[in-house]
Amino acid sequence: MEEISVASDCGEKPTGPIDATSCDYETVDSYNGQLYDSLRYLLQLPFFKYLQIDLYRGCPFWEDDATCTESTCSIANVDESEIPEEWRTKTLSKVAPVDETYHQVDGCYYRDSDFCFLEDPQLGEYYDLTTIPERYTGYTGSSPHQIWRAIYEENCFTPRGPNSALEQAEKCLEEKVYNKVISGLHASISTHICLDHLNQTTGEWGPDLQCYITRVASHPERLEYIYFNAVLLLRAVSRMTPYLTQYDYFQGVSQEQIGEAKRNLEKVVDIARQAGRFDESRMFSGLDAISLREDFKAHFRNVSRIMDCIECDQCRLWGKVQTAGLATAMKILFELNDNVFNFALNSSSETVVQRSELAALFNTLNRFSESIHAATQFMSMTPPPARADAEERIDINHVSGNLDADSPETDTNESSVYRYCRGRAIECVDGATRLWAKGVRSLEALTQWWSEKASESEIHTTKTEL
Ligand SMILES: Cc1cc2nc3c(=O)[nH]c(=O)nc-3n(C[C@H](O)[C@H](O)[C@H](O)COP(=O)(O)OP(=O)(O)OC[C@H]3O[C@@H](n4cnc5c(N)ncnc54)[C@H](O)[C@@H]3O)c2cc1C
Repeated sequence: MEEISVASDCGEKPTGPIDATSCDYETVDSYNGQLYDSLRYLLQLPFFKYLQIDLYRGCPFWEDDATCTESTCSIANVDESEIPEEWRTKTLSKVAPVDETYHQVDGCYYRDSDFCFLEDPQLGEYYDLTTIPERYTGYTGSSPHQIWRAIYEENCFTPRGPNSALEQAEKCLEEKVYNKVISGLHASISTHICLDHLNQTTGEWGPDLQCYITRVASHPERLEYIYFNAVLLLRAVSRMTPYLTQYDYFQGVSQEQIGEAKRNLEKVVDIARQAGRFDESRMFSGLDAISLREDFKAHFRNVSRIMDCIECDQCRLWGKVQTAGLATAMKILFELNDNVFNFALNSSSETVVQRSELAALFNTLNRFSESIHAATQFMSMTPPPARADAEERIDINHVSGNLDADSPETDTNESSVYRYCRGRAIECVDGATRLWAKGVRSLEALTQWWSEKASESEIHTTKTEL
């Protein structure tokens, strides 16, 4: 097998600011464990786990024969009688306020505010998302490649004249965001495929490190875009926080579970407030803002329609759920103003974001949180360091003792634990990764960095972390 270079093998956890956001990787990492646990709990609730989806709309862009021969591609729906009556939508007018105008393209509907086509409640079946994993299905070859190509081709907005503001800097932000959203979604789907992969030789399911290296880790920006999507989705949750209290999440939930469910919802909201730092006011703020936003919306709507071309039910279901989740986040951030989410000012806001949109948003956030979690898991699967590398280890507590001019003997903490990726420290409890990223690989180097390079704020941060 081809030897892969060290730097791109298992990848390194990104550090520092997340491009186009006001958040950094370390903040997302510090919250992701709790986010992952809380979402896991919440997504078991009927409110979040049941979604109505029409998997059989047909592909409007090219001939498809809907042939995924693998048994792993097919999925089972749930009987409608399992769904609480008030969640069973029978007409489009129950999907949105009646005063909003519906547009129709090829029998599919959307409203002006939508970044995706709506599921037709008369045609869709109900699915229990907890029973349908996103994982390897054997759906490969020209069909998915054609779909990914079509999705990336949507990242080409209407050309403007030479004096157009689109030539200016704001053009870059919208297209950058669009590309990050799509590429991040692709990377997250690939992460799930590699995490729950079928070994064709042994017939066993499990993580496939080589798959992850090839599809994600060897392109560091792909993991970065996964983080970007997580921040974007968290910002959407945070923005609609006042509105979140209006839903009844506890249909079909036992009394004992309600307290726990509330705690987990509060935890997600709290994390969203801390880590969902994306400034949506910077988007669509130039001279061409209105037409650019319409283009952006139309293109993302097309992406949601391209999902109907996926020839694998399981992949199509998760493709649809996640494009709906991202479209909901974009609607919340780019389309609706703050007053909409303020119940005191807007008593009709109960229809602004439907249960199905909220469920899609939370399930999508969960997928990205899982992908960030999986990145850590894959890094820990890398081979143990060569002996020479192992000798390079620094006892960070010893170092911190020196830095603080304390006697190392007074340090009662246990030595920090490093995880290595082929000889390079990729993770360490409390901040050592940052030192390694700065090229600080020995006690001497650290002492030198400390005395020569570190600014007051770096010293403070590092001391706190240590
Ligand atoms: C919406 C959707 C959902 C899917 N869900 C599943 C699923 O649940 N299970 C399953 O087994 N298969 C699924 N597939 C298929 C899967 O995504 C791959 O297409 C398939 O496994 C073939 O992979 P590949 O290695 O040939 O490259 P692909 O993932 O098909 O990528 C095609 C090309 O795109 C480029 N590329 C890859 N990743 C990125 C990225 N993050 N950013 C930018 N460019 C990139 C590369 O040049 C690559 O060669 C899905 C496909 C789609 C379109």
